[in-house]
Amino acid sequence: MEPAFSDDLLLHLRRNGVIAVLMIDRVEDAVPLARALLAGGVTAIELTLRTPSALDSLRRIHDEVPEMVTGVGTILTPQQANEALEAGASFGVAPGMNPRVVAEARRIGLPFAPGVCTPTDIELAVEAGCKLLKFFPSEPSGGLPYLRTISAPFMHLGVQFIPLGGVGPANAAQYLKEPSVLALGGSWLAPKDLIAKGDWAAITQLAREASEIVKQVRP
Ligand SMILES: O=C(O)C(=O)C[C@H](O)[C@H](O)COP(=O)(O)O
Repeated sequence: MEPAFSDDLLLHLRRNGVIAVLMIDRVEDAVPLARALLAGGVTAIELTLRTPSALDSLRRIHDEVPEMVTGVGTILTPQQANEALEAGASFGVAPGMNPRVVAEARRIGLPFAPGVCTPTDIELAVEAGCKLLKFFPSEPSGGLPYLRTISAPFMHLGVQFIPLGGVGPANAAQYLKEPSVLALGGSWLAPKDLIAKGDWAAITQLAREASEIVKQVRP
């Protein structure tokens, strides 16, 4: 099976520019949250498996908000790669580079971006056939200057990155201008307190602001 991201999916993620990282506690919040982000122009999300309701949330979004491109994050085991695919995930990501998870994603055909933060991580990911990599944790590791330095020896292989961790409206434009950055991700688009309050209008506004930044950098 083809483990890689299709050209269509890569194009979608590049155009969208930002991936909203979601931690959903109540499954009833999933659909209104996805609709709120979509209304603000954010059409890609990563549902993290940090909460037990993540997969049920994915099923609901898949059924009721099919326009949303939905990935699953925090895939730490081969079993979770299977569960994500069965629940309808379009792609998977992880905080780290686990060769067993990458191999399983490849076996079952789940497009998968492992997390990398050192040249060794990148070597292992490239050897395992991955070309789209999550750079995590981006800002605490040294941000763009660090990413440029560690990615330089691999750029001729066509590697691209999704930086996450400390990325937000203040530095999004710089990240998006970087040729090796396909898209960026972050949890700032769906703060826990706004989800708890059901303040979907505020989330739409955050999404709109992010979409504006993307449009300015990638018209
Ligand atoms: O657990 C995972 O697999 C993750 O995806 C980690 C998240 O990407 C980052 O925690 C997002 O970082 P912030 O935007 O700074 O909150």
